[in-house]
Amino acid sequence: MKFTEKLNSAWQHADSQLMVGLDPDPRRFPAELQGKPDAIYEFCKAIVDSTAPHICGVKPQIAYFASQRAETQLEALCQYIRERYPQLPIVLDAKRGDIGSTAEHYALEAYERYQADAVTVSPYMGFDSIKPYLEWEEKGVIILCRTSNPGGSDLQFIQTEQHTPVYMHVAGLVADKWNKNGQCALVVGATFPEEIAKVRQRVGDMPLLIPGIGAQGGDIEQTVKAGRNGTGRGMMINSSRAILYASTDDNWREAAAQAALDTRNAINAVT
Ligand SMILES: O=C(O)c1cc(=O)[nH]c(=O)n1[C@@H]1O[C@H](COP(=O)(O)O)[C@@H](O)[C@H]1O
Repeated sequence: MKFTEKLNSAWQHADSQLMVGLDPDPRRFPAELQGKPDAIYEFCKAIVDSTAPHICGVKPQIAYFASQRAETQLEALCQYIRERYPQLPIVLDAKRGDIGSTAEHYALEAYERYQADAVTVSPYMGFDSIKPYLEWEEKGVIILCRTSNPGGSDLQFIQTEQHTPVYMHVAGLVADKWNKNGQCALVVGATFPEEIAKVRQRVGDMPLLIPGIGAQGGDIEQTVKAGRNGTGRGMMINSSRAILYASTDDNWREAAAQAALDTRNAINAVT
């Protein structure tokens, strides 16, 4: 199934636009997992099991696995999610960007090794660096546009010759040229709702990945008002730390489930 179809069906199935980010930091794991060889896999699996009814997808961040030499745990996790929750899209957050011949291998890594439904990429190196991902027509390509971090403004706010900021130029390029197959989405940070609204206006109903609520302090109401599309949906609103580490006591699974449910309800409550 195509990424966008899977996402549409997940939005409806769970009545949720919340995506859980899997950013496993062993230093923050509950006591029962400390020192276990497969702790990263076990932690993420438990988070997915606890939150699955309340979410529209999962976004593993590859650096958290690679830094711990835990890529095989990420492979096993993706396989588990595909088998146990086939309705949940997996977005591999890797923020790749390189020349075409190398990008081919990043695409293989994301779509074949990890069997992800979509991958995050940087537009900085231009179309030929994105094309190898677009050739996987069933898969999603999620392009950084207006990122949630303060330093994002250093480059993304530079005015182009057309008197638009770089992030709006990226939104236009993707909407008008790169998204021929309807497989693209854009990353816009919840910390910048005004810019979310401008991007939404520019790109029509294209899906937006919106990190920055929870630990980074983005406002849910402003985010939803700015980011929803003509169907009232259109967003993968990501939260990682606020859900993963809702509690480190024995009740950590239930606390993560409750945090996901509360966040989904807060998103759905926006009128
Ligand atoms: O592409 C991303 O997912 C991303 C883009 C962005 O602009 N800002 C951003 O925070 N992210 C990712 O989203 C997650 C946010 O985590 P929390 O702040 O803990 O919810 C991290 O995995 C970041 O790498």
